[in-house]
This record gives sequence, structure tokens and C-alpha cells, in this order.
Amino acid sequence: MMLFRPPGVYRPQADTSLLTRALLRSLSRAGAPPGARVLELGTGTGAVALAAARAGCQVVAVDASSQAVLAARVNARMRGLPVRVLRGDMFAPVAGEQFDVIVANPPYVAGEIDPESVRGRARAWEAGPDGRVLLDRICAQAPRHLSPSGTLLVVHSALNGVAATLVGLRRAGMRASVVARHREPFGPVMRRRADVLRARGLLVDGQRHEDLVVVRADRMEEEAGDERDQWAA
Ligand SMILES: C[S@@+](CC[C@H](N)C(=O)[O-])C[C@H]1O[C@@H](n2cnc3c(N)ncnc32)[C@H](O)[C@@H]1O
Repeated sequence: MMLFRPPGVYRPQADTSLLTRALLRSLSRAGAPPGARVLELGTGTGAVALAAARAGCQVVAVDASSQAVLAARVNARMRGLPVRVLRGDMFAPVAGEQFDVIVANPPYVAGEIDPESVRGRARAWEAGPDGRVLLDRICAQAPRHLSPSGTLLVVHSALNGVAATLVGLRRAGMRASVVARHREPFGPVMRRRADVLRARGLLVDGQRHEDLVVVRADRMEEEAGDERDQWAA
């Protein structure tokens, strides 16, 4: 069945499928909680959230765009899948809630436009000077929305700095690593922006591809807590 996608809503792309595959792999691992509570940040058409619901998870999907919220609700209803779709800024609509898995394919294209002020289709990709405005918020805030053994899966371009994501997550008390990587030719947005990014040293001459990465981070506050207790004793 085709996805309903009103104008301005992100068309699922290579980053969407890379993240979906990583999520399904993670859900099928031994020890993954059956009927896991899954949160998707920035759901767009809901493609990733639908895959989680199909796998038997209890799914909440959030997006800042009213058109995306409409699309995700319609797509879930057309398939008879129970996805709770909420409109709002990142974690705000789920304040105080915890999840076993959080997934995100956030905006991550570097540019001069302030992502907080952008509206329309560009909201799917505009992510500030180094493309990390939303990524850094996710790294910092995910731990408090994860259950004690919860997992974050976030996809972005290696151009945003994989080390920055790993360091940000480790600083937030998570065990983090790259679990998937895929080389993709630039899409239309990156082709238009390549000259600007090259001038700022973010691309090498002639580069027309980017590596997409999925970073997985597991909460380890229990272990950290145990260690702290040991030292305190
Ligand atoms: C790259 S698209 C990904 C869409 C979908 N998850 C997919 O993979 O096909 C990023 C999504 O994040 C949403 N978004 C942007 N800023 C947001 C924010 N502050 N809070 C929640 N969603 C946001 C956009 O509207 C867009 O739907």
C-alpha cells in the first residue's frame, strides 16, 4: 500500500530504510522486550513508526509539522495499526514518559537557516550551522526518556560528525557505537548546498556522496549507579 504523503512531508529515503532495518534488527535481538514501547521523533509519513507497530510494539510518533502528523495518522489508520501520533517539538509531547526504544531520523543538513524558525518542507532537513541542532538535543535528552535498559537509534550523515554524536551520548551516560553505515549519492538538497559546504571545509573537492550512519546508544545508568555506589562504600 502506498504511503499517503501530503505536500511538504518528507518522502522516505535511504536514511529512513537504514533506520528501519536497524530498528527491526534491534527488536529481534534476544532479550528485546516483547511489545516494546517505541518513540519515533520526527515521524514524517510514519514509515518507521508503522514498521515498529507491525512488529508488535506500542508506538508513539511525534512531529512538529501538522501535515506530517496528518500523514502518519492516516497511514496508521489505513493499515489498522495502533500508532499514537502527537504534534510538538521533539520530546515535549511525551514529557515524563519513558520508552524501551527511541528512534530518530532528524533534520541534519548544515545551513545558515535557524531550524527553529523554518516552516514547510525544509523543516525536514534544516539543522543549523553544523547540522547538529536537533542531533545534539536528542543526544542530551534521550537518556531521561529511556527505560533503564532502553536503546536509542539515530541516523544522520557522517558529515555532521560521528564522533560528536558518540561523545555527546557517552557524556549523557550512554554506551554508544555505530551499528550501520551506507554510502549514498547526494540528493537534491545536498547537491544545491554542496558549494557552500565545500567553502566551509565540510566537503572535499569533487565529493558527491555522503555516508549515512546509524548510531545505537544503550542507557547504562544502572551500571554507572552501581559503580558510584561501590566507590561511595
Ligand atoms: C528527515 S525527516 C524524517 C521523516 C521520517 N522519520 C522518515 O525517516 O522518513 C525529519 C522529520 O522531523 C520533523 N521535525 C523537524 N523538526 C522537528 C522538531 N523540532 N520536533 C519534532 N519533529 C521535527 C520534520 O517535520 C520531519 O518530518
